[in-house]
Amino acid sequence: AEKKAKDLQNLLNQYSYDYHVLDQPTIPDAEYDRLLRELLEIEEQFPELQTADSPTQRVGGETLSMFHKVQHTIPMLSLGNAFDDQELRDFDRRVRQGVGDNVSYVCELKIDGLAVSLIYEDGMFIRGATRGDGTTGEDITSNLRTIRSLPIRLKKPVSLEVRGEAFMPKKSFVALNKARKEREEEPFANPRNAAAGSLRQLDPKIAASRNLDVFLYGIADVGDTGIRSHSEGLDYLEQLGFKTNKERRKVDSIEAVIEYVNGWVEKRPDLPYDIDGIVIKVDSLDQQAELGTTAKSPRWAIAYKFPA
Ligand SMILES: COc1nc2nc(N)nc(N)c2nc1C
Repeated sequence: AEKKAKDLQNLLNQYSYDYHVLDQPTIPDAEYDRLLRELLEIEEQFPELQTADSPTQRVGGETLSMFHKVQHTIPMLSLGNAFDDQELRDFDRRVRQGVGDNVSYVCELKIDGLAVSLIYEDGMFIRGATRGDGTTGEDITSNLRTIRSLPIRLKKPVSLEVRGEAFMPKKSFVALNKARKEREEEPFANPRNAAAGSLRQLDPKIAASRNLDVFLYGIADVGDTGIRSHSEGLDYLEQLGFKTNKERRKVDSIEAVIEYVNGWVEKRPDLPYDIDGIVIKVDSLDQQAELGTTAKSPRWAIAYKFPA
């Protein structure tokens, strides 16, 4: 039974990764559900087989009484904003004044959700928290565990902290508000509020029912990984099994940034999730360190905000 359980856990985790992280389902849902039921039965008979990374353990047990406060050892900063092309050029000028003309940028979609920090030890997810005020957040581990695209066990047994954006896809948002209307409950104003409200639920079963998702966009401290650029960092996150946003693009000029940004102004409605802007980051980690941060935000990144 132990080998059977282990094989089923690995198989189901792989199928879940294909479906939720790669968006490439490899078996029909009914087949996945059948295998999951088979695993549940074995784990019911042999509770010691209910390991933390078993797909049956996604939805935690008890309802919490409150969320505990947690300290971010590395502060979660906010981003400075740019509202037009000229302000992007100003940002580029400041960057070049700081590090010279040999600069590459990474452009990323700014998902309209809420920032989260995930801590892994020896490859296992051990803590997830909200940004809070940047230094003190709330421990919402049990709710974040219910996000199917969030890996419980990484593909390598590494210890690191990653940051990203938890969000509610538009499809989930429409379905949720339809169900709330039928129950004569107040609908959520937008997917961001719905995601925030879902992650603030004390009962993880409610969070699990909200079909949330998450994109990771950064490593808190690359430590001795030898990673030299932000884009390498994102590739590393993908190798570990994290979901990153594939629309990112590395460019070598602010004109190319402006072209990318303007391209997304029109394409925005076609996305399956809300975005409220584009984040532009200096790619080289050495140049990021040279530019440093203010008390609030990095000097090496900026958020181009779309008109609301
Ligand atoms: C480096 O700091 C950041 N990077 C980010 N990247 C993306 N894609 N989206 C964000 N919301 C974001 N926010 C912050 C503070």
